[in-house]
Amino acid sequence: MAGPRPVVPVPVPGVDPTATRAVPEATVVRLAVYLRVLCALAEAGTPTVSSEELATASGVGSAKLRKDLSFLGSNGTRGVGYDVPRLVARLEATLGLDRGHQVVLVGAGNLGHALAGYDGFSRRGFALAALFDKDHALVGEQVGGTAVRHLDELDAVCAELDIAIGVVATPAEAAQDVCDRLVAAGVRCILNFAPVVLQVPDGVDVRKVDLAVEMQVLSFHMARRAAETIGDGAHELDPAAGPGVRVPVTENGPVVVP
Ligand SMILES: NC(=O)c1ccc[n+]([C@@H]2O[C@H](COP(=O)([O-])OP(=O)(O)OC[C@H]3O[C@@H](n4cnc5c(N)ncnc54)[C@H](O)[C@@H]3O)[C@@H](O)[C@H]2O)c1
Repeated sequence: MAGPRPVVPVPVPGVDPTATRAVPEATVVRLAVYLRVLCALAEAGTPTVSSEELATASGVGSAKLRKDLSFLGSNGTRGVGYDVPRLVARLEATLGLDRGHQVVLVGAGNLGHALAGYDGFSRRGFALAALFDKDHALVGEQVGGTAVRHLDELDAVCAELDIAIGVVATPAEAAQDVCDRLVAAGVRCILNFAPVVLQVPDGVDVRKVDLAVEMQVLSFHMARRAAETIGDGAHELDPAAGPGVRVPVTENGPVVVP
């Protein structure tokens, strides 16, 4: 199974086609966020943006933003800021979005319908090439302009089209088998929505999306903030938290500190 990779070598566009710099994965994620903000600015016809404006709109500090963009060899002009169209092009090249990618989606249920019906992917260079399900009753249904095909066609479609990314939107118990089929069909990037950890061979990348985990992280921060606000204020015994455990009291009642 492929292990976690802290850094990603990326080409430095417009500088030297053979040059690469090790870019931390967290930076890669933020580059995608900057690109989303910049695309909105470009659509609004904004020619330039300061690092402070771009940082604020992206939810990061401006020093971090400048450091991230320095990986691209991209420096704004003092007093003018960054040229928006040029920075969009540079980020797209760095993220490999300038050539577009073909995507297949497996699982045409509630989530599959929502994903296939979202036009934001195509606007960002990801074309939904095919949508699969094992349920014969769904085969032929048009979802977001793409007809559902039976899973048995997966190999043939992947062989015919250059599929870059396979999206797994099946129930957890089917996800590993679907992943194995995608990998066997030559797909090297998997985006997994199912609540299960997928095993893949070396050379295959998996990213997992789990909104429940994100909400749990938010819940943790909420509980932390509430505890900090209370400080050394009122505490009371909470049998639910354990025998003898005192928890801070908020205006909404006791809070269990994680
Ligand atoms: N990551 C998240 O934040 C998030 C959010 C919502 C749902 N989910 C997960 O996404 C998955 C789908 O959720 P849903 O609500 O769309 O479920 P759903 O039951 O509506 O749809 C699942 C679809 O997968 C199909 N399917 C089942 N086995 C298959 C197989 N072997 N090959 C191909 N298709 C197969 C079913 O026929 C069905 O159409 C679940 O695992 C769910 O837990 C994740």
